[in-house]
Amino acid sequence: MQKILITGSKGQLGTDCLDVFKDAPVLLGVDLPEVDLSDRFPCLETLDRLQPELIVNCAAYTAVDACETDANCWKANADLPGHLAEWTEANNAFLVHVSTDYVFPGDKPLFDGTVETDEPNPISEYGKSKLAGERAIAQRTKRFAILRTAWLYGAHGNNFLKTMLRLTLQNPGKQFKVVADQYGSPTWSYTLAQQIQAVAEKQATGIFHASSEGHCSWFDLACAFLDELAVEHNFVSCTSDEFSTPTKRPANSILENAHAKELDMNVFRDWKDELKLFVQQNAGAILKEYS
Ligand SMILES: NC(=O)C1=CN([C@@H]2O[C@H](COP(=O)(O)OP(=O)(O)OC[C@H]3O[C@@H](n4cnc5c(N)ncnc54)[C@H](OP(=O)(O)O)[C@@H]3O)[C@@H](O)[C@H]2O)C=CC1
Ligand SMILES: Cc1cn([C@H]2C[C@H](O)[C@@H](COP(=O)(O)OP(=O)(O)O[C@H]3O[C@@H](C)C(=O)[C@@H](O)[C@H]3O)O2)c(=O)[nH]c1=O
Repeated sequence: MQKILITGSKGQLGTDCLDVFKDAPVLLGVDLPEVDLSDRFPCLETLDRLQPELIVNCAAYTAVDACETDANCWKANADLPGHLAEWTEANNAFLVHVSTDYVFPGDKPLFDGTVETDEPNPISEYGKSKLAGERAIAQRTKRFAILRTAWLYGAHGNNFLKTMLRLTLQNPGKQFKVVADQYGSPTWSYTLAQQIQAVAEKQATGIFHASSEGHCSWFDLACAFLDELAVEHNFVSCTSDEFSTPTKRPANSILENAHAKELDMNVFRDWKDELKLFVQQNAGAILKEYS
């Protein structure tokens, strides 16, 4: 692939994709506010101008609770991927799109993993809009791979880990409740970018689950991260009912990377090893953000 376009290039995953694809002959990135891809005509016009052979779509509306009341999430999560797919089909390009564990209801027995052939049935507006994006792609082209990931964290931008670190550092000794009855597979955005690269190089098509091996609860994850950073914390486990949010979240959100394993392409390690590596490489920069 000579010419690669990363959309959402200033976001958490987009930034890591720019890094992982840095040796591409031509590497382009677009993001808000300079380029808005959610309306069809400006989106197709941008792609006509840039002529990418590979599009990696990291652009999305990711504020899960805000999605419940802001219909704009449908433009970014459902319409935008459809425009990219339309252009991909007309121009013989290849589209790698990123989706989410939240397309599933999370009602499988603990601790069964959800595989690509399981039926999606989202319980949040965010999940519904992301599923509509997947379907918009599949209706327009066969030249696509969709990677469903989960509980993403990385060095750039905001995520659950950084939130829990910030709350702790800004309120020394204070107790924070963290839900312990939602389970998932926390995933480092840098490793996901490597999985995207592996899929794109082979132009492997279809849906791929793409998350770390193993699983934990949000409470386990918050504790593991601050322990790894050697930052004292005072987290106390609670139920979803005890930590009320506008959005219902899946209880069992564990993904199994069955398709990538079938093709011998799975790059993910156990979530604890991934987290350790992430902290080794980024602790200094992350702690500096909140000092
Ligand atoms: N974060 C997570 O925990 C998870 C994320 N995912 C998926 O992974 C992908 C990457 O997520 P992540 O990197 O965390 O998300 P971010 O929110 O960090 O990045 C998304 C980027 O897309 C940009 N964007 C939004 N709308 C448009 C638009 N209309 N045109 C162009 N750019 C736009 C955003 O700009 P701005 O910030 O200005 O809005 C932002 O820079 C997304 O598809 C997400 O749904 C899946 C599972 C978990
Ligand atoms: C801040 C905080 C959150 N929580 C809970 C709320 C929620 O159940 C869980 C995670 O909260 P967050 O709002 O950070 O995460 P959330 O926005 O739900 O994360 C999701 O983002 C989207 C984009 C995805 O695609 C998903 O895979 C997933 O990563 O932790 C606590 O229990 N205590 C706290 O202090």
